[in-house]
Amino acid sequence: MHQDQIINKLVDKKIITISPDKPFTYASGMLSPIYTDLRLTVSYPDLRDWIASDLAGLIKEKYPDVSVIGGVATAGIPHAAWVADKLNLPMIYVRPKPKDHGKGKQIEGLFNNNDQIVLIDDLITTGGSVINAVKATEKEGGNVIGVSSIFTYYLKDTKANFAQAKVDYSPLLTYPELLQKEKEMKYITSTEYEALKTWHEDPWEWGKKFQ
Ligand SMILES: O=P(O)(O)OC[C@H]1O[C@H](OP(=O)(O)OP(=O)(O)O)[C@H](O)[C@@H]1O
Ligand SMILES: O=C(O)c1cc(=O)[nH]c(=O)[nH]1
Repeated sequence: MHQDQIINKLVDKKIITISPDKPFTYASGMLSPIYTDLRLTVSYPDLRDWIASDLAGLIKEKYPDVSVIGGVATAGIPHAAWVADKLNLPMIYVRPKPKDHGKGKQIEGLFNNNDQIVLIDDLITTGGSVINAVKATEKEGGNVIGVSSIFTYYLKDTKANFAQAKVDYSPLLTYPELLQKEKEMKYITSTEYEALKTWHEDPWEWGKKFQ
């Protein structure tokens, strides 16, 4: 496992940025003092290889019968490709909605009803994007046995959303682990640590002060 190396590089290359006074807006509409731009990981061969190795190991351990790896568009796709390569498995990817031209497909690549599919997104906040991808895959007859991601904020909402959707979820790195490591490594001050913890306890409430 390369957890420390991954966290060091995410911080060092400013893939994780903190801005408590000018918050970021997430895909769900949530406001946040922290943004993790995992799209940048594709530019660092060492980092993307640590991620692919650790994700491949985690997926094989949690889902030993996996037979197809799926990427959630767009940021999940390259990581799914590298993991599928490491595990020597077929790959698919899932768009947010069907194409409005060409073959009109939402899922690209092949699977059958006997396949055990694991979907990968780069990052999970509410889980809305990946759960949408699970539902789209199941609508096409696919059997999704679990989902994984490089990172998750692990909000209370996230856990509830996965439980409600009955989707099994195994992330590589969680926000509480990241915060703890950042504090230990002195990447953030105690004040920043407390502020980031407060956001995590109730992010929707935290965002109200900017409305
Ligand atoms: O768990 P959620 O609340 O759905 O948020 C996480 C999603 O948001 C981001 O994607 P974005 O919508 O920015 O699109 P992209 O992957 O095309 O960059 C990220 O890559 C996840 O897919
Ligand atoms: O929830 C999101 O949209 C989101 C959060 C984040 O930190 N990074 C990102 O790319 N998306």
